[in-house]
Amino acid sequence: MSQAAISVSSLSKSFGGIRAIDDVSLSVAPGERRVLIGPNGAGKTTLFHCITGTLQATTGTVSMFGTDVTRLGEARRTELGMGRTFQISNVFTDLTVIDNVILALLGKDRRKWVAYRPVDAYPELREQAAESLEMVGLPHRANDSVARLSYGERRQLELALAMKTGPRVLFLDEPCAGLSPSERQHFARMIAALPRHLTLLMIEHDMDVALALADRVTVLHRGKVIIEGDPDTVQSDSEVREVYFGHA
Ligand SMILES: Nc1ncnc2c1ncn2[C@@H]1O[C@H](COP(=O)(O)OP(=O)(O)OP(=O)(O)O)[C@@H](O)[C@H]1O
Repeated sequence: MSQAAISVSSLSKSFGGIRAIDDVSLSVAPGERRVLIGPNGAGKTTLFHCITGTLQATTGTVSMFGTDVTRLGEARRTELGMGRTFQISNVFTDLTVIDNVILALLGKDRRKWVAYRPVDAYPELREQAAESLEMVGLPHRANDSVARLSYGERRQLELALAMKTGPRVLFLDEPCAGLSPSERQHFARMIAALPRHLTLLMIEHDMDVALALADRVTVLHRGKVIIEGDPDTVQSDSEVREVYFGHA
C-alpha cells in the first residue's frame, strides 16, 4: 500500500471538559479528495485545525506523507506542504488581481525586497501568477483591481493564493459557503478541475457539492467517525441519514 498523504491516528482534542474530537483515526491517500461532513458541533473544524496545526491535539498523532508533524506548528506544516485558503482581508484592494498574486509569490521569494524592484521586473513570476489565475478561472480579471471583484471571484482569488505555495495537500473549509447557487456550481467545478495529484481535504455543508466532489466521505458525529466510504455508500447509510438529515 502506498504511503498516506495524511494519516491521523487516535486523535483526541478536549476543550476543558468538552471532548470535541474523540479518538479519530483516518487515512487520506495521495491525490484523494476527501470530504468531511457532519452536523453542527460534530468536530469538523477542530479536526481540521488539529491536522493543519492551528490547534495542537490533546492526544494522538498526525503524519503527512510519512512525516510525523504532530509536534510541529502551523507555519512548519505549511512549509512541508499543507496549504489552505484564508479570507483575503490582507490583499491590496487597489492593486490588480495579478499584481496581488505576484506579490504573494514574491513573499516566498528571497529576492523580495531587493532594491524595491517593480513587480514588472519579474516576468517569470507574472507567468506563474497568470497560470494560477487560469487554474481558478480568473484570467479575464487579471488586470482589474481586487476592489472590483465579486464575492465569488474573491473566493477564486483566495484559492489562487493558496495554490501559490505549491501545496501537496490542500485544506478547504466550506469553500462554497456564502456563495449563490450558481456561484457554488461554478466554484465546485473549479475545485473539481484542480490538478489530480493534489490531495484535497474539505469540510462542506452542501451535500450536493460534497457528494459531487468527494472520492470518499468521512462523517463525524459528536467527535467520532461514524462512517467513512464512497459517496453512494455514505448517502444510503441509515445512521448518516438519521444524524445528518434527521430521518432514516
Ligand atoms: N475553542 C473552543 N473552546 C471550547 N469549545 C470549543 C472550541 N472550539 C470548538 N469547541 C466545541 O467543540 C465541539 C466541536 O466544534 P467544531 O467547531 O469543531 O464543530 P463543527 O463540526 O466544525 O461545527 P460547525 O459545523 O457548526 O462549524 C463543539 O461542541 C464546540 O462547541
